[in-house]
Amino acid sequence: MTIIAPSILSADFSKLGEDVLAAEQAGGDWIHIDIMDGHFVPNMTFGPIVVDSIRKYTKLPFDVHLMIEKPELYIPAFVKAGADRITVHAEACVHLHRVIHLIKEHGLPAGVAINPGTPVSAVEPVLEDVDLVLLMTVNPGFGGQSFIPQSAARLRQLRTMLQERGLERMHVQVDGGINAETAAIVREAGANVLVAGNYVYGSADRAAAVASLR
Ligand SMILES: O=C(CO)[C@H](O)[C@H](O)COP(=O)(O)O
Repeated sequence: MTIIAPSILSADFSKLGEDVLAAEQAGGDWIHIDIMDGHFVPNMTFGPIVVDSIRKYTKLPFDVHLMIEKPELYIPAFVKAGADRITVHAEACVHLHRVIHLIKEHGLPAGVAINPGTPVSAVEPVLEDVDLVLLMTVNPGFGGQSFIPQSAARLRQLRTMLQERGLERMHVQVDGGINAETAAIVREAGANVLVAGNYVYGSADRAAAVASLR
């Protein structure tokens, strides 16, 4: 089954709670929350206090994507704020294995993400420790960018790697430039969790947009 995770990066931040609820009402499965620090990525969003304040608007799982340096310093605060799962970037962690286990010690499933310019093999050492691999399909930092076509081959490479290790049940997430057309490409290439910001929030009929991604 394909999981759809609307990304609130494209929501109206002046009514974030309402827009979180709107993602649920449109049929989203997870709420994708991008945390950006202006260092690891060239943009800034919000911190745990905002996550905590929108927690009451939905019971859907909060899928927190940390695009920040030194994520280990902030993981406890995001857990407290209501994260249901946390994904960190391999490129941002000096001690990736340790950071993943810190998430798990807090009782949450952990994910590992990589940017489009990072070899897929970078996730290999931690595959047994995570339940989700996020392949960025744009360079992270901004919504509304175009899907990078080489992502399909990278997804197939990851799927092969997972099959060789008996890890077929791993969530394979994609993020960036996902719309009805690119959703078909990534689903065929092996993704089962699709993050979509602009496509969902920019659509007049958000429920139809979510449905078209499945
Ligand atoms: O991580 C991200 C960008 O760094 C995002 O999740 C972003 O919201 C995806 O947006 P879009 O679907 O509009 O491309």
